[in-house]
Amino acid sequence: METVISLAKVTAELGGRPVLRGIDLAVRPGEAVALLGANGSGKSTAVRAVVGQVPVTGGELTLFGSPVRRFRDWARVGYVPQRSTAAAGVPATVREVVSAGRLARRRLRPLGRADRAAVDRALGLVGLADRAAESVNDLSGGQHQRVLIARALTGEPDVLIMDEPLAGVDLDSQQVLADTLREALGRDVSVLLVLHELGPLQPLIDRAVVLADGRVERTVERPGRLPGTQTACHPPAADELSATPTLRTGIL
Ligand SMILES: Nc1ncnc2c1ncn2[C@@H]1O[C@H](COP(=O)(O)OP(=O)(O)OP(=O)(O)O)[C@@H](O)[C@H]1O
Repeated sequence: METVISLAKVTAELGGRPVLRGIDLAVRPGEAVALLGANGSGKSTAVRAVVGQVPVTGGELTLFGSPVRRFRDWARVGYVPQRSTAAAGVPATVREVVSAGRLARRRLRPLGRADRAAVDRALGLVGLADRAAESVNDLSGGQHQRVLIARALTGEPDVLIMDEPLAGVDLDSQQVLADTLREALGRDVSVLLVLHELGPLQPLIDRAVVLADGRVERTVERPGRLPGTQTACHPPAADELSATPTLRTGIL
């Protein structure tokens, strides 16, 4: 089967500075891969390169076998950016935000019955069916994150790419996310996630790729089988970081 996401010796720069220094990474159909590493190690830049938001300066990055710069089939890709960058302050209802996830498939035509059913299904999966008519601004951080995940799911993508989906998310919502991902993986959807810690997603992760200073420091297959892993899942506070200069990923 074709590799869903493939990075071979990928380099990228931001502000004239090398940020990715030769990343190798592969995500195959139905696999869940976690990108871990300290703050500033290049995790977000790597996923932004995958979704075409950061230009690749060297190496080869392919999506479903096509070089990313030629890839056009974005309906196959569900992307959940870091929460602070998406839908903040937008005066829209939960249903409106989630419905936007169908637009890549509809090419701006009005939503039909199948689209509405997909929106309902995604809302149900993330446990927000009863909040559909409410403004997204009235939701908690965790619920907001669930809306963004539902928006990505409603396009029925073949791969879900999420940047820190657990950051600032309450335990209930973390569990909903784990259940949602399990359901998607069961349908052979592939998943690439940026995480600070594996947390409740640990049993679902096929491979953890730990970045350090724009390079792959190590790759761990089936990290869920490692003993002694942590379950807390949140970005480290500033005082935690100074006390522990390398980030604890739960597998190190
Ligand atoms: N727009 C930008 N211009 C210049 N440098 C940037 C820009 N965005 C990020 N960087 C730098 O690139 C490096 C990698 O950043 P990136 O956000 O990919 O790291 P990260 O591993 O996702 O970190 P975090 O866990 O803090 O989100 C950091 O040193 C960061 O300061």
